[in-house]
Amino acid sequence: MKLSKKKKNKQTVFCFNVQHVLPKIFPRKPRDFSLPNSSWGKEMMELYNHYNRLTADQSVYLCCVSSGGAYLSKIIQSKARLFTRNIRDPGAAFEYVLFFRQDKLKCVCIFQAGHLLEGPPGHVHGGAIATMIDTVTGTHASLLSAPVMTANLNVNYRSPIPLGSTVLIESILDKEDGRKMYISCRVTSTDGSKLHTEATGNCPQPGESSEGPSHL
Ligand SMILES: CCCCCCCC(=O)SCCNC(=O)CCNC(=O)[C@H](O)C(C)(C)COP(=O)(O)OP(=O)(O)OC[C@H]1O[C@@H](n2cnc3c(N)ncnc32)[C@H](O)[C@@H]1OP(=O)(O)O
Repeated sequence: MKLSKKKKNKQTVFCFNVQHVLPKIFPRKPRDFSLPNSSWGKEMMELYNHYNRLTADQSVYLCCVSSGGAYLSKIIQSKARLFTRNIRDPGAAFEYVLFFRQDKLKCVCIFQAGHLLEGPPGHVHGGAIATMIDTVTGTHASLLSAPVMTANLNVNYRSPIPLGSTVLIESILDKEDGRKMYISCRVTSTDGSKLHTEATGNCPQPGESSEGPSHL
């Protein structure tokens, strides 16, 4: 998805992807893993269309996509791939798309959990849930400031997530303290009635002497 900026009713709409806040060493046209594919269920598609419409018609949502990790290969000259995008079989693992709401410093992720993410029988592995939370909070904090590393993540699992289901992951900036961004996150059913997981995280921009992304 290309960077676009247009004026509408005196409001400005931005649409950009994660690669614009990371070094400009990406391939020009990385695969956009956030676009709908044949594995997306009805719920995933309806939510995607809902938030996408907000992006197009309102000034509140910024749509964010991940570039799929091709840039990592460029950086370290290996076959490294972004963890959440490293299985090419559509629907098998992490299907997700992120929308960033600038005015309320909120991020919404629609996540459909594929069959390779099983933990307890018929349900999503806790590590896979934490991975998605880390991805959402890390991306959110990076978009608000500069590339960050997760220093601390506290996860409370409240109710299991059925494999194959679609959930909402919403993150909010709680506090900004210098280089540190404190983000809280909730994973719920798509109608918000069932709480699956709660988390809080601290994502600082790496200091000069650390080995964070700014040093890659
Ligand atoms: C596009 C997809 C996006 C995906 C995003 C995914 C995000 C990730 O998963 S990142 C990978 C997992 N995280 C890591 O590997 C990080 C490993 N740790 C590190 O590299 C470093 O410890 C790092 C960068 C977090 C902090 O390094 P550095 O900046 O040198 O540390 P330091 O100056 O001591 O700490 C900065 C501040 O954070 C605080 N802090 C550091 N670690 C922690 C911690 N574990 N818990 C709470 N606070 C902490 C410090 O107290 C300090 O606060 P203050 O400024 O008030 O004194």
